[in-house]
Amino acid sequence: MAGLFSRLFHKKKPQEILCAAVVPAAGSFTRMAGRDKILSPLGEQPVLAHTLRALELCPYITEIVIVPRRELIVPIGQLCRDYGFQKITKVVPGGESRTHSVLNGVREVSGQAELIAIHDGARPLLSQEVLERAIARAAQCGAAAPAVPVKDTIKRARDGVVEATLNRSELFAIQTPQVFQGDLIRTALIKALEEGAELTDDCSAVERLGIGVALTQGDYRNLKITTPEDLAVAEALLGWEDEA
Ligand SMILES: Nc1ccn([C@@H]2O[C@H](COP(=O)(O)OP(=O)(O)OP(=O)(O)O)[C@@H](O)[C@H]2O)c(=O)n1
Ligand SMILES: C[C@](O)(CO)[C@H](O)COP(=O)(O)O
Repeated sequence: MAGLFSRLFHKKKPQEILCAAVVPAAGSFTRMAGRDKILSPLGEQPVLAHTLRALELCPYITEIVIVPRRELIVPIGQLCRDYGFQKITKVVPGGESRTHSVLNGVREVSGQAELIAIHDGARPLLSQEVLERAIARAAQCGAAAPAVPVKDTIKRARDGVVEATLNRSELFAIQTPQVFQGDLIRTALIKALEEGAELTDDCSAVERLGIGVALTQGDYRNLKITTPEDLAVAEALLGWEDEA
């Protein structure tokens, strides 16, 4: 399987890249105490508007497919018009799991895009540097994602008792955008779903094929809004960026 995708991406220059973005935004925000994190205000704009702007500003991204819950398709279409986003090509409904939602989006990407960058709607503080590094690396090797070294000591435990202390030097927190050669991620997601795999990210689908995913330098500020305090942290980071 690995040979199938060993195309000559290393010959590509970043300016020759056509990259689509798929934005899964159809989660159920169960860890947000009932708040819809995608449309929650962050600074003066909804979380999703920050996320989309980062993607829109990237010169390598030529099209953006958004994947919200079905009932939010119309309001999100309106949000895109209100904020003047030009690269949104489709807004399609999500599915029962993140992987289903991502595949729904990936299926709507045009044939022109060689690369697909999958970025959580709930990660609004994406910088151009993190985005471009992941795209450039994926253009060379077919699959890349930003990561940051974990800061805490991580234990594996069972029934509330520690079983092991993991070697922190080998542990990374993976972020998005996760960027892949288009045929590779389509194949990987379809196979993972056919096999009933439950995945929390898209790299895992590619890893299951035995294909290596390159890590690029992420950013601790590229946080995912997961629990209510993440919104407060994101607000503080936005203010901090404005002061800098
Ligand atoms: N069926 C799903 C589940 C998740 N997501 C998206 O995947 C990203 C990461 O998921 P997560 O933060 O776990 O979102 P939620 O599912 O909303 O959160 P929770 O697990 O707390 O319910 C989010 O942008 C979320 O909207 C999606 O598009 N479709
Ligand atoms: C894709 C992801 O954001 C990478 O960090 C993360 O795995 C999503 O996981 P969650 O379980 O949906 O929070």
